[in-house]
Amino acid sequence: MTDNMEKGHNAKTGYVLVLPDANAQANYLADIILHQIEEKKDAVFRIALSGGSTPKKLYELLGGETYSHRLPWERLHLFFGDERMVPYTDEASNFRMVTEALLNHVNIPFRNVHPMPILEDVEKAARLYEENLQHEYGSRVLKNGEPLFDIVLLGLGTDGHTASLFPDTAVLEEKQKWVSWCQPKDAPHRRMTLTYPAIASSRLVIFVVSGENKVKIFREVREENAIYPSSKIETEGEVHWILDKAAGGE
Ligand SMILES: O=C1O[C@H](COP(=O)(O)O)[C@@H](O)[C@H](O)[C@H]1O
Repeated sequence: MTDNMEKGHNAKTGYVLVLPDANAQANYLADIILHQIEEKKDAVFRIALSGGSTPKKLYELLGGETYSHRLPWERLHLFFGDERMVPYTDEASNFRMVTEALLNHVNIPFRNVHPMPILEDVEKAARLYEENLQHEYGSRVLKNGEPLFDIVLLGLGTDGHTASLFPDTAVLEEKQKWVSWCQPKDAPHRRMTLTYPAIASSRLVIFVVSGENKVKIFREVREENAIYPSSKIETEGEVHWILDKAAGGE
């Protein structure tokens, strides 16, 4: 056990809540996000958004009537946890999904949205994103007690990946950089991703998992000896798992 293995600070010991279905899950998440933002009074609030299909319902809810008018968009900054190296117009783009589900429907200032840059030179793109994060954070060094992110949303792949931290990729060993990239085996696109150290600098990490194809991996990821990329997520804040019943099982 490391110091950070206390209850709640990592993926294996994080709190788990199973909700009846994906709608209840999205509503609960929207409420938590709103609550966290309100708690922070007038301060800037930084969220790293997850990609994939699962969070779409949540983003649509945040962009809809109930929440969009209650959220202080002026002080919200939206970052991305990962991205496929494809044009923003591509079906596979996380930025496209977030734009269609959320950004097109709210009055968020342009300067508050931080998509991952898409360049042929992915190394350079990752460096530029790291510089963007450092600029917004106000330091090139992560400080304990001053989290980079207020909330990091994460998904869970059936292979145990999260963000674009994929099994058997060198990015899993990254200890310094905040942003890096990988070419997952058998996947069509290179991916940019936040690294473990960047994710660890957060007040709250929320894994959002739904669907029965995630039941098995959810259990395995939290086993004591598990070595999946998701199993190794840690934070100076708390880790919460918010699942629908299909993913949480009994
Ligand atoms: O590839 C990705 O997948 C995971 C999980 O995606 P989902 O479609 O099963 O919800 C996601 O966390 C990640 O951001 C995304 O790029």
